[in-house]
Amino acid sequence: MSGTLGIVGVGLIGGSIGLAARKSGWEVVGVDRAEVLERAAALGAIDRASTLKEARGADLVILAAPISQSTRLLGELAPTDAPVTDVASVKMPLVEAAERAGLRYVGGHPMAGSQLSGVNNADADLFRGARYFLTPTERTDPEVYRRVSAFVRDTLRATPTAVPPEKHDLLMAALSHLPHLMAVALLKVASDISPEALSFAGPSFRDLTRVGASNPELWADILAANAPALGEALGAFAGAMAQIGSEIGNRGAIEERFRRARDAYEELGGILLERKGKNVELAVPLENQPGALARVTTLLGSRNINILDLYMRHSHTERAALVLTLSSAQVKEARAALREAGFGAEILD
Ligand SMILES: NC(=O)c1ccc[n+]([C@@H]2O[C@H](COP(=O)([O-])OP(=O)(O)OC[C@H]3O[C@@H](n4cnc5c(N)ncnc54)[C@H](O)[C@@H]3O)[C@@H](O)[C@H]2O)c1
Ligand SMILES: O=C(O)C(=O)C[C@]1(C(=O)O)C=C[C@@H](O)C=C1
Repeated sequence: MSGTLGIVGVGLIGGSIGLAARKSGWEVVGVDRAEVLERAAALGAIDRASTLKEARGADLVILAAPISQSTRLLGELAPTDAPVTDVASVKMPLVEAAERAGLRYVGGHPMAGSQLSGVNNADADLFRGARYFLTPTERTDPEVYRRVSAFVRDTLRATPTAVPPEKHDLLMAALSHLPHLMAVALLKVASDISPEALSFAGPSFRDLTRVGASNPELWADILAANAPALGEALGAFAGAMAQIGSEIGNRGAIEERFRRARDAYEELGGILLERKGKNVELAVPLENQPGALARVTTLLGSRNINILDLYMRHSHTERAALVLTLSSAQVKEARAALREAGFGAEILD
């Protein structure tokens, strides 16, 4: 798959997408400030500068500006028939804006990045091996999902993972947004002790605070967009800290806390996902009606089953089949979950 790719916002993430896409044969046009585009062209992240209006004619459009900008730009991009996606760290505001604008859209979010920003820090391999969330809803066109997921897998070399947008935002509150705020708070507590305290910090403090050096405007934007879910995560964290704090004198209780934490940490595994074994295609017969796709992707997402690819196999009767590509390690669990929910699920040769 290749063609013309429009990237709106050619910074760390947009620039990294551009570098990877150009390497695999896409023509990349960029929309950003003139000086950013000049630098992006010099670094090989875009072929040429473009405009939002011209990007409407691309084969795929990716919005990679800060969240509040991307939300607004979705409205300005319409009308277009081009498949559209974005990379924003919070999904609900983007999904709502794209659906309001009537775009052929699916939300996206790479679980890769850094505390650095701007196209100067872009890297063609940034997404290689990483998880990449896609957030289809009942209004998502399966063909758009298929194209974006193929781009993520074949061009960015990441692993597409379908999850409903609301669930994505709840997960990110705990897995990304809370840790960023914790880094900010830790840095404040240590700096408040004495002016030289930070110069004495060792590896544990550095591990826990790296993302405190992230771009302030970008993170103010991300946290504001996910305020309700983040409020819940902060409440749970404050409760856990208070509880653990009350147990400090109780060695048995603290040992048990660390045992549980070590087990949980081991569950994390590596950051990069590896494809183990062969992938398998599973055909799921569906009534050909709106909402059917979302029911299947939501079900599998809720069981943490990665959909590596999907397409609709239409028939001349009213029933069509949704063909899913899954890792062979997850097929058994997927078939059981689908059958339990009343769907058929046949493995294709
Ligand atoms: N940084 C990360 O680790 C990370 C990871 C995953 C997703 N994201 C998401 O990616 C998006 C971009 O983040 P980034 O880290 O690449 O930021 P960045 O600051 O490096 O890049 C953002 C780019 O958008 C441009 N821009 C701003 N307003 C614009 C507009 N109206 N039109 C066109 N371009 C505009 C800026 O000039 C800049 O070049 C954000 O939505 C963020 O939530 C970031
Ligand atoms: O590696 C980092 O610096 C990151 O913060 C990356 C990270 C995260 O893991 O929280 C940050 C924001 C994104 O939305 C996705 C990934």
